Amino acid sequence: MISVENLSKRYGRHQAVDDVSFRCEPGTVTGFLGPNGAGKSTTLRMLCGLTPPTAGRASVGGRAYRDLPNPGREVGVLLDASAQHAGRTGREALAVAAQTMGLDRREVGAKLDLVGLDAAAARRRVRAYSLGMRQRLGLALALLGDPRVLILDEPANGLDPEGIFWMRGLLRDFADRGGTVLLSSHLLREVEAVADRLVVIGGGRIVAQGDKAELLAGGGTLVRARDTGALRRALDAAGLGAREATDGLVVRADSEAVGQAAADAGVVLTELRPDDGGLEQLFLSLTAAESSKEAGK
Ligand SMILES: Nc1ncnc2c1ncn2[C@@H]1O[C@H](COP(=O)(O)OP(=O)(O)OP(=O)(O)O)[C@@H](O)[C@H]1O
Repeated sequence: MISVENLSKRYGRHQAVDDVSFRCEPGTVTGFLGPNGAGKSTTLRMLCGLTPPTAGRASVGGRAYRDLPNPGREVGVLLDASAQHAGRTGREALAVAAQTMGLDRREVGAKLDLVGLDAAAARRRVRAYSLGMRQRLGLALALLGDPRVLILDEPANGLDPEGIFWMRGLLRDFADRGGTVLLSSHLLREVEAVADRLVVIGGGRIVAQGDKAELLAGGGTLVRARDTGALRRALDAAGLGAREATDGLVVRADSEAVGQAAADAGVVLTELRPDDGGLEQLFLSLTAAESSKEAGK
């Protein structure tokens, strides 16, 4: 289990992370989502004891990362796939890590197979690896000690669509076997496909967190009709407020209540579904805010 409590990080006058708290439970994948510069990497680095927090604390399985006697056996970490020793071959990188962790060398071959690095790739020096291959090697390093927890910063970067699909399967399987996964991304769609829970960060602060389905549903319903005016009147008559969206009306009520209101008024609907615009809109506005800040620098 991962626990982050009131973590903050200040660099000079800049508040990179501001009072961030969340938990990740065994058997779940948590997507840590935010635009570039939102504070994801800083939070993950504090969680892994690489950056000292200005305030707050974080623990994995009840202990601070730095207090874990053999961290690689408990937490698999992939923060920067490019940070690997460029002069070593993939197999050597894993062999050195296996030795440090006191593991059987056979784990090296097993993990190379697991991440899809074949014998030829394993013999090449890391400097000749593509970013996707580095991500796979980084994942093999993270998985090497068969930890129960994985912490991964933007693991899909550099992977091709087939690689992203493969990685999602691997993470899902890891969580389904009782593991805890925390992975960051700046792309909503990327984590949406694999996460059970989402923690959304913007400008260093948590702006939303919870069950993915609930967050994406946004608590509303998107509805469209041939006659939008008649639909509006039907919703008004049923006491349901609606706001205009690009592709219809969004109503703060469930689909059944909206469908009933339309049926009562004899309005023909052309679409009725949970509104997934809530999180998408929130995320877009965060990204836009970040871009305009960048432009103003
Ligand atoms: N060592 C540092 N010194 C000063 N400022 C820093 C340092 N590390 C990060 N920051 C700043 O803290 C903020 C958060 O950065 P962070 O890397 O955590 O964001 P991120 O969400 O991981 O984004 P990205 O995906 O771009 O890395 C940014 O404004 C960044 O410039």
